[in-house]
Amino acid sequence: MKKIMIATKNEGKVKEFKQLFLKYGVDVISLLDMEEDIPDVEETGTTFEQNAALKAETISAVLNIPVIADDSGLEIRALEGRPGVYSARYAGTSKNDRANLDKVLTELTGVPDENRMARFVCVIAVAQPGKSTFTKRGTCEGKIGLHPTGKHGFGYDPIFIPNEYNRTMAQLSADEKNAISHRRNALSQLEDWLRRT
Ligand SMILES: O=P(O)(O)OP(=O)(O)OP(=O)(O)OC[C@H]1O[C@@H](n2cnc3c(O)ncnc32)[C@H](O)[C@@H]1O
Ligand SMILES: [Mg+2]
Repeated sequence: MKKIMIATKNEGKVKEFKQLFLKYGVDVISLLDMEEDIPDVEETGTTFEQNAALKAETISAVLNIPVIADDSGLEIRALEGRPGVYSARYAGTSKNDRANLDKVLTELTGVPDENRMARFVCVIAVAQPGKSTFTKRGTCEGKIGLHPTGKHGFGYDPIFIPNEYNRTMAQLSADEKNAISHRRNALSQLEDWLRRT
């Protein structure tokens, strides 16, 4: 089976990419499979595109193979787009999913349902030795719930209610999430590239 390296150490992302890539007959490997420790790439960009390209290009240069990276996050309208590119470290440098979503809920205290619109964003960058990097952006629109609910998924899923649903992303099965997610919407734009590689 064809293999693709995803430059991430996020187990939640790896799990989703493994399932999403199955239908393309591609086996996903990640930095979690590497024996030697590859240092974290510093996400110094101010856009998802910049950070995704940084991660993909850095790891592609280290391994000298084509590499995909995902930079993603949650944009909340009432918070002027925050946490956005800072989603992973919103509540501090330790990358704590629960602390991050608690911070969002605190900031939205008293904000009524109709003003809790949000979107998940996923930008996938493809870096290949000797070629220019390109990126694809997928989104998933919804709103922020009042309390964390559900056990599936990862990150902000327990507080994100996708449009047309009355359950949080963490209450959806993996298949249900993968049918509508920002990650899937970004990945489906790679179909042409996947066919050609
Ligand atoms: O950079 P890598 O190593 O890929 O892993 P990361 O966890 O640092 O990933 P990002 O920098 O892209 O930050 C993404 C943030 O957005 C959150 N996030 C991304 N996709 C999500 C999803 O599908 N559901 C819930 N939260 C998500 C995630 O929990 C992080 O807090
Ligand atoms: Mg990161």
